[in-house]
Amino acid sequence: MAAEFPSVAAARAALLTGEVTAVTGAFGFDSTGKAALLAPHEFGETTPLRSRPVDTVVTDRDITPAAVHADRVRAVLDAIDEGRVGKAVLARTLHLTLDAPLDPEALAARFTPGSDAATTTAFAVPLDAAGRVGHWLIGASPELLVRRTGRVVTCHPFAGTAPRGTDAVSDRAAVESLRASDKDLREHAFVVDSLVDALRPLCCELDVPDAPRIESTPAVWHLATPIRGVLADESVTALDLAALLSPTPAVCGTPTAAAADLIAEIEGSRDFYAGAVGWCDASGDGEWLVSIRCLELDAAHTGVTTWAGGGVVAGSDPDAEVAETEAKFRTVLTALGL
Ligand SMILES: C=C(O[C@H]1C=CC=C(C(=O)O)[C@@H]1O)C(=O)O
Repeated sequence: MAAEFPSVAAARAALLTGEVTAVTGAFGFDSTGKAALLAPHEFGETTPLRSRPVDTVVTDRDITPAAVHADRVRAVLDAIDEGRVGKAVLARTLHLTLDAPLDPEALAARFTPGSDAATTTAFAVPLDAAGRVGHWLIGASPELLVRRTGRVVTCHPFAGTAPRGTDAVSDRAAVESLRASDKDLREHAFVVDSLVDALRPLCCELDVPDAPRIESTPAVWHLATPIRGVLADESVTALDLAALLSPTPAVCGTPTAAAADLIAEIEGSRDFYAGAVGWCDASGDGEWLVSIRCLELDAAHTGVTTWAGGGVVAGSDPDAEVAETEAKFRTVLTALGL
């Protein structure tokens, strides 16, 4: 049985004392809360995931209604007007009940649909260590929170989205309007600014492109900015960096504490959605993804909870925010064969 750590602090201590040579798993939207981290016996050895078809039959479905989400977006716009936040990321929740249990690792393999680089990092994390016995966090996030390789730190934030078009012409038009969208560029800048503010004191070099680039998943286009830094102090580990940076304004908002409070008031607890999934070894190297485009499978393996969120800034349109969540839900629904 591998050692289990129910908090980032416990995993960090075990790495520091040499009790374990690596940790892997997930922590939640509140990085100081419950985590599901463990030390695999033979770190680095993974079973290749093979994609198998699933025949999913939904017997019950419950989603945050579109009208409720639009009203929540209006509430965030009011909070922005009042100066409480500059940006907050609101998510809808979808619960599905299936007629037959799913195999967690087979499901994870279905999140790697071929050649699209942005969606090839699938994960299946058991949540037992966090007290959610039998539950799994499964998905494939396109968003790199942070990677540390020696002294080099890499972040690849995503924020600003356009649903993919239905043909080549509308798909191209979606890219062009995203590239020119002042609202999306501002939404993106909140994330880059926050990462730069957090990394600057830790890095002796920091390269940040002047403008975001466009990247895709099969469901959406995103604005993305590759950030590269060189750590001044090599004792800062990938786990330290992940806990420091998460949640970024790609999933929370600005200022972080005010946005997190607003999200908690509006949505309630997020648990493992919008936290981080990854690993860190005893040398401090590691890689953490932002846990979006993922689902939690319950202990019976028939209950699925998934989330889709979007950043709200001054000028956001409630109906467009609803449409954006519909596009983002596609990643999980497609993996489920729905
Ligand atoms: C919060 C989510 O996406 C984030 C990542 C990329 C683009 C986003 C956006 O445009 O709002 C979000 O910041 C999600 O997929 O649930």
